[in-house]
Amino acid sequence: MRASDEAHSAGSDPAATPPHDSRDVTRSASDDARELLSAADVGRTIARIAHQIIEKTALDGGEPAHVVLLGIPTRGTILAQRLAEKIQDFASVAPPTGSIDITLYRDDLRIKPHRPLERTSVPEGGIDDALVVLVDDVLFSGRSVRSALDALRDLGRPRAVQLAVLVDRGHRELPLRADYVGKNVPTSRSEDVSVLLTEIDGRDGVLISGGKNGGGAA
Ligand SMILES: O=P(O)(O)OC[C@H]1O[C@H](OP(=O)(O)OP(=O)(O)O)[C@H](O)[C@@H]1O
Ligand SMILES: O=c1cc[nH]c(=O)[nH]1
Repeated sequence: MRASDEAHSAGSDPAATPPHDSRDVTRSASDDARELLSAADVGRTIARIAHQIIEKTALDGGEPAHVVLLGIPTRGTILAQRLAEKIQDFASVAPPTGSIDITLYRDDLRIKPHRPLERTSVPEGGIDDALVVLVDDVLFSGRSVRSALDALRDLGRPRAVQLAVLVDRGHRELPLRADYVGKNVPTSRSEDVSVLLTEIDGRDGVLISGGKNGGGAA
């Protein structure tokens, strides 16, 4: 199957694709990993971002706001669903959620060509004139978010786009910032931040590993 055919089928028939991608993407802690956020911290952080989204988008206001949460696979998709559940709990409105595959929009395809396509699913009402909140687990260079913004152009024309991330670890290579940040973590470039989510990894948490001194943040 050509990449473009695969992309089409992945995006057009949600029933034909698993809820999350079929790669073995499960993460486990490396030997030098340190915990940045516990499972309880992750829960509290998601709840806080949900409150901030409600406030900033006036989701609990009189007028029904057209807010759509779109996750960037892999873990951004799960986080978007979790945020929607929290928003439902707190504001009694459930923003529609979806997932946006950025694979073919990446600018490093020539350097790292082997990236499996993932699922794109847009809620029934589409994203035209909606306030789209892109959701991802980690914000680093900003290139994934840039790819997501390009991918959005093929899905519709939102009224505005915001960005929610669980962890901002710095080292931006593009002029981007998040509207909602769970935790700002100063890191060195050689470190790696891993978000673990129960749905994929069997537990919630955020770990940091690597770096010259075995994982210390800069
Ligand atoms: O700001 P950036 O430099 O683009 O880095 C952040 C991205 O890196 C990770 O995705 P990854 O490509 O590792 O895929 P995954 O979500 O499937 O783990 C993470 O989930 C973000 O999407
Ligand atoms: O440390 C990093 C960098 C990019 N993406 C991640 O998930 N972690």
